[in-house]
Amino acid sequence: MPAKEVRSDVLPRIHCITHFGSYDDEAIAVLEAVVRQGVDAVQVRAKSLSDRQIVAFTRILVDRLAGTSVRIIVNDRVDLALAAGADGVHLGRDDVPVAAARRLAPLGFLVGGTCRNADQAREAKAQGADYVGVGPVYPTTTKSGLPNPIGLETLRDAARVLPAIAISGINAERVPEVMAAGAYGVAVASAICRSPQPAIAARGLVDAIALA
Ligand SMILES: Cc1ncc(COP(=O)(O)OP(=O)(O)O)c(N)n1
Ligand SMILES: Cc1nc(C(=O)O)sc1CCOP(=O)(O)O
Ligand SMILES: [Mg+2]
Repeated sequence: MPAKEVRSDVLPRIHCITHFGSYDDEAIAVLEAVVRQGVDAVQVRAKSLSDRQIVAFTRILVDRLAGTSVRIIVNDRVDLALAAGADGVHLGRDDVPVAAARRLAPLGFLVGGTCRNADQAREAKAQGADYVGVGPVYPTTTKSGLPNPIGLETLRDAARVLPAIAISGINAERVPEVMAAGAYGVAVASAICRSPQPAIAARGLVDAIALA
């Protein structure tokens, strides 16, 4: 696996969360296409894959996107992220704590944490998180078992603590209001990965963020 040639110091604003039926060449091609449109982070979230398959898929992505400034982030598991040569990890409330991941992480490695309110954002900040994923902002069918949408005021409160990536039900039309509520960026699964035209959907999000 070649070393990444371009490592951005800028925190990514548009996180494409993988949401595919299968994690194959076609999925890689979709992710390459959306990154070409300006998506600056890909989060590998693949609950149906084994640890070994997550590492293999992520390594292919790291390899194929070398030379771009995109950051590859692995959901849930800092060990798999490090094994795959990824650029960061996104940790949920039941995963290894942010502070523990931070101790393992090399310089520049991104550590994000899920938050549902400002108190959780303060806890993530105290533990050394770079950003918080804040949601669910709107209803979604991508993930079950979520609490009710938190609303824009809770997003605003959390966004005062750390750079906040708004998640759940985000599409280009909703970008202006989440950015007006103080979000630093957005995380998007179905609006890109389940779009019939993922590159066009990605471009719409990139343009909406640029205008916000
Ligand atoms: C940017 C971002 N924010 C929140 C989440 C949710 O993560 P988590 O709580 O770990 O839940 P799962 O994604 O594992 O179902 C996220 N993935 N990304
Ligand atoms: C993986 C995930 N986590 C969420 C949370 O609020 O914790 S919402 C979500 C799914 C986001 O998918 P979509 O962009 O298709 O709504
Ligand atoms: Mg997770």
